[in-house]
Amino acid sequence: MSTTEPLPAAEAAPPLAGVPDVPADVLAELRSTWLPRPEPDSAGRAERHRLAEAARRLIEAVKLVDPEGDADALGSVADEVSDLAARIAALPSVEQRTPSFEDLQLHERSPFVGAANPLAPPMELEADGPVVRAHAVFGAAYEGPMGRVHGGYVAAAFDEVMGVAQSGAGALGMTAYLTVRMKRGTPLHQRIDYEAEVVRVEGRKAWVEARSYADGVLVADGEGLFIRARAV
Ligand SMILES: CCCCC/C=C\C/C=C\C/C=C\C/C=C\CCCC(=O)SCCNC(=O)CCNC(=O)[C@H](O)C(C)(C)COP(=O)(O)OP(=O)(O)OC[C@H]1O[C@@H](n2cnc3c(N)ncnc32)[C@H](O)[C@@H]1OP(=O)(O)O
Repeated sequence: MSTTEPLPAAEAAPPLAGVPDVPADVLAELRSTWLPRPEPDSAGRAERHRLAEAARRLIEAVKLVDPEGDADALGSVADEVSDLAARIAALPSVEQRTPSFEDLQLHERSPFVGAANPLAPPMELEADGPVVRAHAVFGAAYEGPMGRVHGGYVAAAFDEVMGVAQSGAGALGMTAYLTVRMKRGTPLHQRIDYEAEVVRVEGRKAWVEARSYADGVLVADGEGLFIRARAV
């Protein structure tokens, strides 16, 4: 399998005992903060996404630049980037106005899926009935062990995918705990595929299981508990 191919579609599984049958429109509403990723609603937002993408390339380039190269050239770009950061900071900020619905969506702002967030790889999400699938390519900035994703980011990516998949319980809650078994290193620079789904629901608690794959090979799996807020 090539490194860019998605996982083969899973065979239709029977509904899991202890998991409610949530209507498709309710699932879609609960997941709408993450997916589907809409087209930008304005020219400004499209340019902000382009800026975030450029900033991702900047982060990658800074992580990889050789300190044994030309120190003057490094100093010069450090000055330029510093000036650019000041120019961007001088533009109007979203924090100076009331955020719009679109500003608040996770597919806009999240550190994993957010199109406007340069820290986001960005991860792409897809709904497949009760299952949520995702994929991401992690660049050099995410490196922990040589050539592999830092374990904290491995776990955080699971939190994001499971956070969306908890919608299969018919509600959204906070992560109470998350256990991730890292079976192999998660490689940088290649597509990592994720799948997650709710396996059990009891009252306000929903348990979610997830797996990640590189080139079709399982690299990590885990489970998490999500607890929704008490009704007020
Ligand atoms: C924006 C759209 C999404 C909106 C979803 C709504 C909320 C999500 C919030 C933000 C989402 C933002 C971004 C989403 C991005 C990614 C998704 C991932 C989600 C997250 O990344 S989110 C951030 C990290 N997450 C936290 O920041 C949690 C901090 N924490 C708390 O906010 C509370 O701690 C809470 C709510 C967990 C529980 O509080 P609580 O007051 O409801 O709990 P309470 O005492 O009533 O216990 C009731 C029963 O749960 C058992 N129980 C309680 N805690 C447990 C634990 N930790 N482990 C095992 N069992 C536990 C008790 O033992 C009892 O069990 P029993 O009933 O059987 O006796």
